[in-house]
Amino acid sequence: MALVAGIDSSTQSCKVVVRDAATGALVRSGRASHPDGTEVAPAAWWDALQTAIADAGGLDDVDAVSVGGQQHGMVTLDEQGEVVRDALLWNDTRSAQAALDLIDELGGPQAWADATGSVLVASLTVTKLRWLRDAEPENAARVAAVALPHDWLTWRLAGHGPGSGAAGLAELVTDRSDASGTGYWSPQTDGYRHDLLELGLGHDAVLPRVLGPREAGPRSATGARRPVLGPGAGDNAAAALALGLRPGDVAVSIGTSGVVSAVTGSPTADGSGLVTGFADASGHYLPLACTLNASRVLDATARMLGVDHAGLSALALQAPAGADGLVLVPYLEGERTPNKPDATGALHGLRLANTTPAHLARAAVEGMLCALADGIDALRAQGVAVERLFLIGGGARSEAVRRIAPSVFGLDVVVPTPGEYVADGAARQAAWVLSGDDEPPAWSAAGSAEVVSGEPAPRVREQYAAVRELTATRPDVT
Ligand SMILES: Nc1ncnc2c1ncn2[C@@H]1O[C@H](COP(=O)(O)OP(=O)(O)O)[C@@H](O)[C@H]1O
Ligand SMILES: O=C(CO)[C@@H](O)[C@H](O)COP(=O)(O)O
Repeated sequence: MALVAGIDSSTQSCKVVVRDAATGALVRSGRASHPDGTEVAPAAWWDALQTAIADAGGLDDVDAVSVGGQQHGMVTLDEQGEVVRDALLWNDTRSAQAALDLIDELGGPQAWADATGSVLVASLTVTKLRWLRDAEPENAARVAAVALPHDWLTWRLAGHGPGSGAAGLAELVTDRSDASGTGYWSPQTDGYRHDLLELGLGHDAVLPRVLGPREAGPRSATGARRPVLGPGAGDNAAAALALGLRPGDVAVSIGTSGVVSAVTGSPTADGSGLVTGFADASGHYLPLACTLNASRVLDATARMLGVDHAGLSALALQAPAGADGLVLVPYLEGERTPNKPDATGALHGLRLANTTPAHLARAAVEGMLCALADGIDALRAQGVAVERLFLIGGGARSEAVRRIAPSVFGLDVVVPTPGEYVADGAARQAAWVLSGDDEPPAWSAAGSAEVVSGEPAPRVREQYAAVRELTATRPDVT
């Protein structure tokens, strides 16, 4: 029995699954936490990966490994292969002004959408490089190569790291899905735009070679059999591969980020910026709308109410749909879709009748889901068919989320058995690399799924839409 491993190095943690390459059966798994914050030393991801691999029983009997991970994070390497500074993550908004500057310099939002599939927001890597050029010019000048979290971990697994030098930097590899979230990769030409990298960073740099969807990378230095490393993927593309999304299917992921995404046959170029036109992990495209505020809205509300996740869910289900007019606009971390990096969250419609823990819990779940429902509408506006919704990510473990989502989205929701779909997609890719077949292995990781229906509640979205613009700016922003 050949075994493959899939890794998800996500915002909050690292997960490893080991699966049977032929059947997809789960053999074992492991995990470890990541540090908090939007600026993280990449070494912390490497340490967490070692812990998660050990927790999963090691890789000694594994023949292929792929790494999926949080997208966009800026990992800068100097000529020796040393990390120049801590990585800025996808949810770090300090490069919001850099995004505006770059948009202006290229000729406006549509120019970026046409060039890269996406209008720049602070999440995209090129804006972080421009911030580095402006705020830390000495660090920018030292940058010899730029990688993403999954690229860097693949490189470390291959035995490279500090001291690898120019020869080592030349061994960096990535895949289309993660390259497409940088702001210097073109879906039209299927290649890098080094001119846009230079526009951001101020000079050219080595970029990871983009492997095809089932192309073998280097061999791993970790694991007795020196497993082959796959190209890896951005987390959302890996999840799409795990679910085996077909036309009409839309994945709704509730992790640190809230993401709606779909696999399409042609790229999108949404000049409004609501939908980013990324690539997927199978050779196609992955238009996607991403919010900065999803599972942590639930975490924060549970904390405010002094309950755990189960308690929050129970409370939310006690209140009526619409929470008697109480609306939570969930911009706790600023927001990316819509682009409001300096916004704060807000609670509207407070009355004596709705100031109860149950109403607040309900408003938190509904507000977070309404932001995702706006993302589903934005996908539709790009011509993406929306027929089946798949609900995944840590937030999908909440019963309230599962039961309220169909009413807010106005569609049934398919909830696959809770699992690690990003790591599973990476494992499926690893099995594909191992087989060398034209198509990925027939198995998908989705297992059994529950279909949840609900009475459509358009009033919930109407009352959200009426107040979502009414938010204050962060006090530390002038
Ligand atoms: N039962 C639950 N109800 C609501 N949220 C949950 C539940 N279980 C986990 N979470 C939340 O899900 C998040 C982790 O999900 P995950 O998809 O792994 O995130 P990420 O990929 O961003 O690291 C955490 O914020 C966690 O508190
Ligand atoms: O920025 C995006 C997608 O564009 C996020 O989806 C990140 O990729 C982080 O994902 P999670 O760790 O929250 O799952």
